[in-house]
Amino acid sequence: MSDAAPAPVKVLVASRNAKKLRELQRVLDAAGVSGIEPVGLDAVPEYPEEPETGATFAENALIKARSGAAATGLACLADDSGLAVDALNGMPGVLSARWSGRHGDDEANNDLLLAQLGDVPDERRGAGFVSACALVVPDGGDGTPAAETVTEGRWPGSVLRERHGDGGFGYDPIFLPEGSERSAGELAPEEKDAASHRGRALRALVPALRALAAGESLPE
Ligand SMILES: O=P(O)(O)OP(=O)(O)OP(=O)(O)OC[C@H]1O[C@@H](n2cnc3c(O)ncnc32)[C@H](O)[C@@H]1O
Ligand SMILES: [Mg+2]
Repeated sequence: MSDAAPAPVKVLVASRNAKKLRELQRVLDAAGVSGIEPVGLDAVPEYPEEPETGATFAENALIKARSGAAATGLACLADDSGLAVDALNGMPGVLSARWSGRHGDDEANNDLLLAQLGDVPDERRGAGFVSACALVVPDGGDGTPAAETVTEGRWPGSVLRERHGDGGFGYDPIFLPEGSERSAGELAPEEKDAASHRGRALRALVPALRALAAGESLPE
């Protein structure tokens, strides 16, 4: 018998957005969950990704994590996120990545949102980032998941009138977090992680990740 620690449990972190992926890995590192080895999509054979057709962030996060787990047999973590703007009744919401019509075109998305809010006065520029993080553990049998956990995090604030800073990604340069004098694009990475929707959602998932690493059933 050897006392060597058991091999870490591989967790596929399923995002095609390199900057989001970096944030997810940073928060996981900072949380220091031992016994987990995050792996990226480039470390597994390519699989067809299902379209993100859910009406909510949680549904979309589950779509991504379920397809990653079913295709690879690995536990899979996915984030679905976006900016919900009060004056737009919660949009762009789940359409945030493709608000301008071109998926992942941050510049065009920011331009369009700023133009749409051009006449909206300061007191009605409220908005919040939302992240849903899903962890799906496959059962190794017929492909149906053995366990699923979804957590959500929110980061309240408002939409600025112009870009400030070039850190982060997406709508960060035009988002002013509540209580902050700097835009999300002007925050250091660790400042963003401490406050952000993604940081909050992912930290809420840590008990489930610890349970996975320990071979226990996931908390409800
Ligand atoms: O689905 P994956 O492959 O993870 O990558 P994606 O970029 O398509 O990710 P989403 O479908 O979750 O869409 C999220 C969009 O919401 C915006 N967004 C989410 N989190 C953000 C953040 O922390 N800062 C700025 N914008 C963010 C940004 O426009 C993202 O492209
Ligand atoms: Mg997406």
